Amino acid sequence: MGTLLEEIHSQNALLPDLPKGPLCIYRAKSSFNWKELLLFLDGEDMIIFKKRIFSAFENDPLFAHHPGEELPIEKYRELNFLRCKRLFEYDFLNIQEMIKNPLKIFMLINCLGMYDWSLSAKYFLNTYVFASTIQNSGSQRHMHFIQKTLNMEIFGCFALTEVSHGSNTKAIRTTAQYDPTTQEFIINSPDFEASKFWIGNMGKNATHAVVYAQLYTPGGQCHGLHSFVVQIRDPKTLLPMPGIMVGDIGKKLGQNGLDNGFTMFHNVRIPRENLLNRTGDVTPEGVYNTSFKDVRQRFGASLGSLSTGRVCIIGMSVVNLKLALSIAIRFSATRRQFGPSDDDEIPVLEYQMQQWRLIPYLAAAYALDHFSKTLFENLIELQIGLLQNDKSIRQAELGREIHALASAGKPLASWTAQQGAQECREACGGHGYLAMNHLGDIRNDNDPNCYVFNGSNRSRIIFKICSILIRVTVCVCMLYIFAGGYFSGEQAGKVIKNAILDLCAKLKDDAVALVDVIAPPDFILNSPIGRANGELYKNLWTTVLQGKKVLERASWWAEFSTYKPTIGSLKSKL
Ligand SMILES: Cc1cc2nc3c(=O)[nH]c(=O)nc-3n(C[C@H](O)[C@H](O)[C@H](O)COP(=O)(O)OP(=O)(O)OC[C@H]3O[C@@H](n4cnc5c(N)ncnc54)[C@H](O)[C@@H]3O)c2cc1C
Repeated sequence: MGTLLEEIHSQNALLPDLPKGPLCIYRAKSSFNWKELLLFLDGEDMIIFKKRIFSAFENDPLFAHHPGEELPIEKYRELNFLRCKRLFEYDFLNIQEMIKNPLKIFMLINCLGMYDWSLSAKYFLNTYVFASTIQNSGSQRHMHFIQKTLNMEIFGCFALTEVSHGSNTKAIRTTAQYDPTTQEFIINSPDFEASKFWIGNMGKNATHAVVYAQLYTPGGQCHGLHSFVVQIRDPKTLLPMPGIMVGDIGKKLGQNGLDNGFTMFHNVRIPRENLLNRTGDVTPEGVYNTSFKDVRQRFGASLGSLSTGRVCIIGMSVVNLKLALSIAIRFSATRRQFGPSDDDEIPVLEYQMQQWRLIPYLAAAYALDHFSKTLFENLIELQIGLLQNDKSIRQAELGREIHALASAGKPLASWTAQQGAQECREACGGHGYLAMNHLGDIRNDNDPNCYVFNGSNRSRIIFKICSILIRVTVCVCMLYIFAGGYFSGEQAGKVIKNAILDLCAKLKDDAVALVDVIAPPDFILNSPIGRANGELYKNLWTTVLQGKKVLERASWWAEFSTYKPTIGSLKSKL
């Protein structure tokens, strides 16, 4: 008995009860304990890790939200940089912890993203994408770049895309010509269409870039795409290095804290050693060496880091879906419209249409969440094998499987999140369109995850995910299979529709508890209509009143009150 009490006590310390309020009606109806499911899915260690990050943000004034205020881009980028700098001070995940549980890298990306994807992208493009590309594509001679990145002596970016080519990486036109007389590569952008473009961190901040360019040796022979570390700014002044034209591409539809930039190279000389030489190298005399006999294989290996990007994008999309659903389902459980009588309105979650719109996406969030974590763990296994030079059949099969799963999973997850976020926004009616409720940001920030088409067979994959997930919850899983369109045919249509409606109705009373498992704390979710206390109107009202100058008279009041237009005075000029 004592042990059970102790267990409950420690569970409550780890996961305190959610605040009491209107959502308690649904919480009381739930068929399971949300704390037990969260512990089962994440484990105690991961829950503590997430809490550490979220609490640090909530208690640090640098991370305070500014309700009702749209920061000018320059200010937002500065703030995002300062927050990024603070992450180095927090050092949430040291190397030892990362090695012990690599899934924490994935969790850190996602926790930062739940707060703000601009921050997550800025931090990870530098410490993970830039540094890990050097680690995976370079050799011992490049390790000093990684150390300097981790100390923030330099700041990195990953420069593959050009203005005129993104998906078709083979057509990249930046060149790296080897000059044996000085033992340097000369980097050039043939014209503005070949300028590097869209590169995160490049706009204002990066001092170094991993640049993808076509490698030429003396005699004019091209050896295809290779990556090079190129210094683009002076770390002491942040001014461009000679021969470099670098700038910011401007305002985007989302993630505006991140400085996406462009660069043109004009005869920029870099040391021979800056070639990341895991798949091919050039001798001081200018002879090209590679252990790959097949050019296509070498090309594939040199772009191996793109699989990591795809897997991370699956995780990011799932996070966006979870955030949107947390807001929409809590809103739907507290928003009352119509009912048996005028003074007895019912929550809109009770309507079959609202269940049909939201609950299948909730099932998708659970299924894809499990898929993304498993895939990330497989990816880490693959990378460890690569570092250990594992040439086994299993390693090769793992590589192929991850490539296929990541390529198909990325569009599936990003599109599901895109459609889900839109559905959530609409499901919140007018309040979903109010910026402070956060659904617009979630949708806009998710959009870049949807680019680049890849046409693998997605139903090969979802069955695999679901067979694993079935252990967790049969209803959620079956609903995702039915609603995701993985069965088709005329006779199946009616059965499936009824099955979906039936499963939606079964999950309706569990929906709030299922959201309690996946929702971050209120401070991170940052949506008055999605707060855990369910006090929809109090939360909304308070946030509206916190806005800057909400109750102030308009500065242009006299234009209305004092100066009236002379009606028709401009008509003669038409
Ligand atoms: C927010 C953001 C951050 C980014 N950060 C970076 C970064 O840090 N570093 C970097 O190098 N790049 C970055 N990029 C660039 C990104 O990698 C490219 O935008 C992406 O690869 C798509 O390339 P593209 O824009 O040239 O589109 P395109 O390749 O021109 O594609 C245009 C359209 O054609 C479709 N299409 C293309 N090929 C095919 C095909 N074979 N079959 C069917 N349809 C096809 C695409 O799906 C798309 O709809 C970033 C982009 C964004 C939006």
